[in-house]
Amino acid sequence: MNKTIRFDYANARAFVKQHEWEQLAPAIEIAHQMLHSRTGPGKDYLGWVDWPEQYDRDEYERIRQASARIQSDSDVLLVIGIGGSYLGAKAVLDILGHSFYNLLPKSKRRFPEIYFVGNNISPIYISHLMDVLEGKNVSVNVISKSGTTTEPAIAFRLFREWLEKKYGREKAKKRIYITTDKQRGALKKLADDEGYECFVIPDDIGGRYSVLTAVGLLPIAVSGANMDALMQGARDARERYMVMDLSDNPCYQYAAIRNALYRKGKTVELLVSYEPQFRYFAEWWKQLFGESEGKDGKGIFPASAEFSTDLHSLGQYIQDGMRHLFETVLSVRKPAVDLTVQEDPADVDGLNFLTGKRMGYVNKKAFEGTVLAHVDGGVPNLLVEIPEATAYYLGGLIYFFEKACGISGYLLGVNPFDQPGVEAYKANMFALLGKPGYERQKAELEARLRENKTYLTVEETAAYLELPETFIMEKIKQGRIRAVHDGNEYIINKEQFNHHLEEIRKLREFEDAARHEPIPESYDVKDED
Ligand SMILES: O=P(O)(O)OC[C@H]1O[C@](O)(CO)[C@@H](O)[C@@H]1O
Repeated sequence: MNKTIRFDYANARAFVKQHEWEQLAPAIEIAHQMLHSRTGPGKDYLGWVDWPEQYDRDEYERIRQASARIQSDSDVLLVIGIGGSYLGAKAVLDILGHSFYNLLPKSKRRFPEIYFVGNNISPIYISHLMDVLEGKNVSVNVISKSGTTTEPAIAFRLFREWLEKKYGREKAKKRIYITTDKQRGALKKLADDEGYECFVIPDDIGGRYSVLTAVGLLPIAVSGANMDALMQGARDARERYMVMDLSDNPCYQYAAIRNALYRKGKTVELLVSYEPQFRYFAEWWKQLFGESEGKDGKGIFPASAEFSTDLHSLGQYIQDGMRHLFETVLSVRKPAVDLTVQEDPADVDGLNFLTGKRMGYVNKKAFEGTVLAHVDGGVPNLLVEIPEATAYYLGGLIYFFEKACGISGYLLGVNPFDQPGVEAYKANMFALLGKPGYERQKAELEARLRENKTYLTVEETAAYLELPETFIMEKIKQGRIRAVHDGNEYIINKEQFNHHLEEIRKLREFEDAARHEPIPESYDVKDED
């Protein structure tokens, strides 16, 4: 019989009165009904609820086969995706794998190195990754539900070209695996045209809820992790967290207590772990809760910390700073490996009292001491504990947080399954990049950018004043505009310059009228440095 995931909120109860807790029970029941009868906001994105039972067995087999192929013909798998299209897989790989897997000597590695890319717009990251790939056989898994997300799309262009150069177009096709929408989108069309093997992100499962679909499963299978156990853990968790009764459902208790704390001004939740291997689990969790709850002017801000590391940086704030925090500690009862503290005859650090103690024990005492200190400092503490860091418990943990998040969103009164807010930056970025159709926004945004700057280059000043660059250069040379050299160009302090603005414009009008001749195209500027 498998042990269970434990949720303990004893260290938060002092912050919530009994009646506040009891009053949440009916709200939990309503949220449960909304989720299970699929009547709440975002009801078309609830495919994850029964997914651990109802996933497509044929596709699952294809994932297994593709992973075996990648394991046999590749030294490296590149996983191209952003947000929900990579964080879950990265989280699982980090927890179940070796902390330095990609660096292990080949004799100690049975499966390909795995790198995640397309999750930023950094040319440095991509070119450095290309250096790592030299002389290696590479396969690529491109994951994007929409198929048009900028970051993965740019990375895919680059690595597709890289693969085609190395293997030729036909052979490269056998090394490209696409995970995307079943029938729509640019990536699906490209995959069909080129004959790439395709896996599906179901219509009714949003990116942040997709780790147990092909999105997470293909990279997880390539890493050699036990995906059967992962799915079994999620399946058992689905069963376990189906109970509507708050007093008997730890998943709902987590949703309820965080909501109660939020109502009392605890607006930041820190997901804390004492194992660096959980770093990306926290990143996955942050997207899950951040995109689900942060809307309509509401929501707990999901943040994370790694202890004891961050106790030496954030520790001061957590203990003593603004009291808007609560912590959820993710703990593993039994560490996978342990080491013993050695005796030092000189005892220079005074730590000989630890001689013979296991490091896991020391870590546990650090954890226990920290919880007490933080609770004393006014930071409520929640605990989510798994018996061991295995695929089975990880599957359960993923489901625990997914369901708690859905319920939590309904308690908060938001649609937990949309993410309208992420479009704003995208629209601005497209406009500034000159995407067709965004011309009007481009001019407006550029004007705002100039307005918001303290320093302008000559080019920016000219655009700001709607005057030719040559005119600005001339005025700099004449000393009428104060400018300083910055490398090879002049920069102008706009704040200082603003009160000359009208004067400069008038000057220009006056000169135009007097000369009745066009402004010269260029001026010969000597560097005065
Ligand atoms: O899988 P896609 O469509 O490339 O999207 C990646 C991520 O971007 C978002 O849509 C936000 O822009 C997330 O919700 C999603 O996980």
